[in-house]
Amino acid sequence: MAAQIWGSEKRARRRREISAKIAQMPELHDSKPLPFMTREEKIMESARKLTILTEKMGQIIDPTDPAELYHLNNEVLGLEGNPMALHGVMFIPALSAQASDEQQAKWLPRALRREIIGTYAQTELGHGTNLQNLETTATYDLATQEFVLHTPQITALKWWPGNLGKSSNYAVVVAHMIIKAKNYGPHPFMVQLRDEKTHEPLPGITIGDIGPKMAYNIVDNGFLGFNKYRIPRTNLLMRHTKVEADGTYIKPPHAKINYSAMVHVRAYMLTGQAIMLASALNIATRYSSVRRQGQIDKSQPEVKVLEYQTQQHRLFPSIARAYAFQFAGAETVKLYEHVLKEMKSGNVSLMADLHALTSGLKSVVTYQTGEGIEQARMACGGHGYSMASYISEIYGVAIGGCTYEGENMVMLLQLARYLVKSAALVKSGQSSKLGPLVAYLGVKSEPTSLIDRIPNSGFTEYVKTFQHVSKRQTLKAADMFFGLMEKGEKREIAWNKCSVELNRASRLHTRLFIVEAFVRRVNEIADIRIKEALTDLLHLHVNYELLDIASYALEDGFLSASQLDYIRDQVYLYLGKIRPNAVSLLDSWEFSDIELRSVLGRRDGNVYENLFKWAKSSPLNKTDVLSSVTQYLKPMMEKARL
Ligand SMILES: CCCCC/C=C\C/C=C\C/C=C\C/C=C\C/C=C/C(=O)SCCNC(=O)CCNC(=O)[C@H](O)C(C)(C)COP(=O)(O)OP(=O)(O)OC[C@H]1O[C@@H](n2cnc3c(N)ncnc32)[C@H](O)[C@@H]1OP(=O)(O)O
Ligand SMILES: Cc1cc2nc3c(=O)[nH]c(=O)nc-3n(C[C@H](O)[C@H](O)[C@H](O)COP(=O)(O)OP(=O)(O)OC[C@H]3O[C@@H](n4cnc5c(N)ncnc54)[C@H](O)[C@@H]3O)c2cc1C
Repeated sequence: MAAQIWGSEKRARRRREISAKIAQMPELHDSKPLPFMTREEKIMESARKLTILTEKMGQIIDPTDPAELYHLNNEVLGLEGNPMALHGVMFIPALSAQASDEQQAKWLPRALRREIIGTYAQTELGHGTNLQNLETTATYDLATQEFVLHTPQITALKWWPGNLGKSSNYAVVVAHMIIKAKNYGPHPFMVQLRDEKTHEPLPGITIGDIGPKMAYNIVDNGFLGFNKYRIPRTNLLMRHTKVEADGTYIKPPHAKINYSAMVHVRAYMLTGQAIMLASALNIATRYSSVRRQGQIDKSQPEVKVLEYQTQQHRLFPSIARAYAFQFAGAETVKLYEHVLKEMKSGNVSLMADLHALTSGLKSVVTYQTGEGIEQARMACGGHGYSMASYISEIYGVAIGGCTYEGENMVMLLQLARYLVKSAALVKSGQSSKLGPLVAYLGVKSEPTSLIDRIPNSGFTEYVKTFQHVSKRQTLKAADMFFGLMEKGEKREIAWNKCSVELNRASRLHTRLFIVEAFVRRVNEIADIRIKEALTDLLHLHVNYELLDIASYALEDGFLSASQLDYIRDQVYLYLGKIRPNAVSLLDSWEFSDIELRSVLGRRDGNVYENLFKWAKSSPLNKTDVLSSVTQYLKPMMEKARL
């Protein structure tokens, strides 16, 4: 199963080897539990491990393999981030995709050797989503052949970029490019921020940390201001766009090609989210198979809480989602790598499809991951609320994904643009022009769903039902939009008035893609036992998801009430079938105790001993009487007794 999850036998084996090596290297372990550290201590601890990794990485992993790097990162540095989180996730990808060969030769080897630390500075205090209204300017000075970076007012301060505050000395900065008083829109520039020897900010740069956040606090998200700060013309990233010495602007082959670093993260973060969801579920499911509370049959002893149907219903559909996200994520990364290769050689024809797909997936996956992690936390009762479970930290980090790389509602609306265009093709009889991901919009569906009507139809009738509701909602939302415009409404106003319905269409389309990716994977599996276990999980997935969106299929009578009863019964049937495999389905992800960082979810299952040991090690328990008591509470009580 691990081979299915991680993509191949070899990958699963390598993960085990890497975890085993790390287990033997105490210098790479947390020196004490992270929840007992201050933010400063965590940052220090992370930097300590990071430097050891830079020295020893080659002994543990193949540093050119992103999957091995990611695993090493999760084990050693953990999900709360590290001082170079953005260096690998956005800085290097931005340089790789947007710098010219000559620029890459100058900067990439230095970045890869970690001679310099970089980040991606785009968002500002006043604008994040609306890139067209960013305020930082890069004005070309023809006389010196330099760009002058400037922050005109407080709202133009860069705000949020990870590791910008304290760790990075370089950044890819996005600024509006102005040449001879003409604004060419946001463009990426390579900018040095700090002196390479002293790490002091360079003159003209104001920089710092934005303060503690809901989670992800090892990362020093930062602010940055420029006071007429000059950089050479050749620091504009020039793979696709060029500015010649005389100020001549050569436009890129696609207007949004400079957004590729964002698409990179959107494509890769899906598996990152799946891992966080599976981690939280692993903790909760292990704990639920140890925790005994109450009886189902009063004549019998207390049961493991995992025997309760409500507990299974809380956890198992999310287990199915974690697998589904992992499989959909793997497909998306493949597509991204393909499009990136094409893009580098000038073929931009697939960019729109990739943008639409990743926008939808990013939104649905992060939202459902957040839901699943929070349910996992509540499924642990009181102990879920303790940092000993570590689930609240996992939640805090994962939920950030709903916001970063494009706020979810906004990204769903990006997919909706693509769907509306596709709907227009269908309506004008040009279905043959539809891309493969939306081809179903042009296919006539049966008048009613055939779920429960055709024996041994596998998952086909489920997929058709998802297709039907997604198509119907897309066409309905598009009709509403076109209708408003026909009535004379301005395009943008009409769009806003339909945006809730449009986003519903985007979610349904994305959920269909996730279901199909799961079906495709199960169909490929040769090992009969693995296929059987995943088929059960897929049954739960399709029935649970369909029940969740049933109103869309009921409103036009595509599903009947009796079919809905059948679907509901299937959910209960598969909850029971999955119960014996539940812990194994999560243990198959092979997270080590080091990586999970959860006292509650350790592999040994000694929950109570581990919790008591953990509580005793709390810094508050170093002394029996705290100074808060001697200084305040004791005098208060004494005064009251007088
Ligand atoms: C195994 C290896 C594992 C590796 C691990 C990798 C990742 C790890 C996982 C997790 C990450 C962990 C840590 C990172 C944490 C945080 C990092 C966070 C970073 C950031 O947040 S960076 C800042 C991100 N900011 C945004 O995303 C801003 C969102 N806004 C936008 O993207 C845009 O403003 C907009 C909403 C898309 C609108 O853009 P605009 O220029 O105004 O265009 P429109 O007029 O709306 O549209 C015009 C047209 O263009 C199309 N379009 C837009 N974008 C793209 C694109 N990217 N590609 C192709 N086409 C695009 C759009 O669809 C429109 O097309 P039409 O045909 O409809 O006109
Ligand atoms: C943990 C974390 C890490 C980050 N790292 C980085 C980084 O490394 N580099 C970087 O540059 N940035 C980073 N960011 C910033 C992040 O990319 C932005 O916060 C994000 O893009 C959302 O933009 P915003 O904050 O402007 O939200 P806003 O756009 O102000 O969103 C507020 C509300 O307005 C709604 N809204 C906005 N526009 C529209 C619209 N057109 N239609 C409908 N609704 C709309 C949204 O849906 C939301 O409900 C990070 C953020 C976080 C939380």
